[in-house]
Amino acid sequence: RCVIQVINPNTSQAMTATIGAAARAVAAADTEILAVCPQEGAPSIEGHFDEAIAAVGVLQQVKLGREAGVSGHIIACFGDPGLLAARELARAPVIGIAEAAMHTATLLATRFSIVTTLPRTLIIARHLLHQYGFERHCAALHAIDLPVLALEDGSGAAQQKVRQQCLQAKRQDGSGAIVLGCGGMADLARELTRELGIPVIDGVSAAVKMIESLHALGLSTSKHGDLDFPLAKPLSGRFDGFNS
Ligand SMILES: NC(=O)NC1=NC(=O)NC1=O
Repeated sequence: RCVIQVINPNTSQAMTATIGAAARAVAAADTEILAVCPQEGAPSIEGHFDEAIAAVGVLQQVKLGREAGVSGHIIACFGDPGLLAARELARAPVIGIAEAAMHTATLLATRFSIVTTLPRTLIIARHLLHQYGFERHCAALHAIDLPVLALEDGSGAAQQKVRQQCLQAKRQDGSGAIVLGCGGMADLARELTRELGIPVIDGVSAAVKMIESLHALGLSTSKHGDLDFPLAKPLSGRFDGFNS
């Protein structure tokens, strides 16, 4: 039995529902999806400051998931906030949706484009391309220039801009695949893949299948070396006991 904790690092219930539905749409019959978000933090994550706040909430949820004995954790924000810290805290695998989508794209095309939300978050995607070693594989990055929560306003305007940006990327970038750069876009990938005739990849669903694979292979986060559990030390205030 595989139980996957899918963490929306922002506190938007609507986006948590979108993300949970996208995960459940691809989960295997004996996989249970637990879609969660932090009790406190940022309603959307749109820059380095928001990511720093969100990382604490991600770690709180990872700790709860570990105590519940989940099979894996997914960080469902395109900045993969707190990823390595979460791997120190976790026993089970931890996968961010940006790394899941990027890895998947490299299996399907020699070059991929990224379509994300605000221009100021493009640098975060660039940092991840460098960190994961995919800079050479990414032909271009685009932003729809709408805030993250525009994807949950019910108007469909953000979804239409994502579609237009993907069409333009397919025509202009010379990419064979497109990575959707926001957890809130998770429900768009299948329809866009069909309409554009190229792989349009959502990191939430990609990460679900990766966690299932690692679970089936009996593999989990290495605790040998720099992803071992955090060093034991007394933490003060709200962080008392947080590292154990
Ligand atoms: N690039 C992004 O849109 N990052 C994100 N901010 C959120 O709140 N969720 C995301 O996926």
